[in-house]
Amino acid sequence: MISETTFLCAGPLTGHRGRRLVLDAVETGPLPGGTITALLGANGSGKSTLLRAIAGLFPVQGPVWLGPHDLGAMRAPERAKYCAYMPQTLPPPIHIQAMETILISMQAGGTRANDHAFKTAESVLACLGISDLALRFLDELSGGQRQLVGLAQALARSPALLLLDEPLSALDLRHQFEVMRMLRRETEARNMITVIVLHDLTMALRRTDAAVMLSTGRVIARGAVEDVITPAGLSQAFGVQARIERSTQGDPVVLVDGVSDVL
Ligand SMILES: Nc1ncnc2c1ncn2[C@@H]1O[C@H](COP(=O)(O)OP(=O)(O)OP(=O)(O)O)[C@@H](O)[C@H]1O
Repeated sequence: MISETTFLCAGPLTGHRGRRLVLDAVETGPLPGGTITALLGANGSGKSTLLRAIAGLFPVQGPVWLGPHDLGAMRAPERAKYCAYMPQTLPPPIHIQAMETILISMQAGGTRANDHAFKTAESVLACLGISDLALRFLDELSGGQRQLVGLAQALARSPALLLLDEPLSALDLRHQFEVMRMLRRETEARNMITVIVLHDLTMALRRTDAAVMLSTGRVIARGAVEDVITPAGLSQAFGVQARIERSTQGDPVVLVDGVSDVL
């Protein structure tokens, strides 16, 4: 748990893949504890690279501070105590029980595999509605079930900073909403800072607090999510003609009318 006043301040971050500039002085934050921030943008815009940079898995120039902690100066094992990262790829279908993979993940975050850890893992599985998967082997699970186990691995570490790369990509409609509801509840209860790569812009509008919109490695908008996901922003980031309408219940919906001739 981090204090209410703790913020994630990352950037400006600059990073290259080979000779190509893939993060160009990207700034995120300050992002306060208890909030969910969406990373948005077209394919190849740099969302995963940015998330990995914050996690310390992609080398960049620039600072990453979590409150008073200089994450950028920490070695991987120490950094792993503060942040949990879930990659875009699903946990591999290996012959290990889901519960065991969660305990291994907790150990990587500095937690000993004891009775308390086991109870924590059990409660996270229950929280995600997948207690029945605890003793199942990963190579016998569906893609969506493995994604939920991956989420459990990250959450069970009780991180101050939760970094999720497209955590809904393999989930059915109901699970997508349940996961977002659970993330909201846990983010607020634990005062976590949650950063999540999303392609579903309606979901981002309804279920996140803030957003960072990237285009070719640069931030083109950031702030309150409703100020970032706008027709102008969507045109610039995705090259689409889009509107933000309201459902009959008053919730925002992104509607795309067409694609622009020029991106
Ligand atoms: N392993 C790699 N080697 C070289 N370049 C890469 C590699 N992975 C990504 N890139 C490049 O880095 C840039 C940013 O990629 P990144 O994966 O961060 O995009 P993204 O916004 O997460 O995309 P997507 O929505 O498709 O997942 C792109 O230009 C991409 O081609």
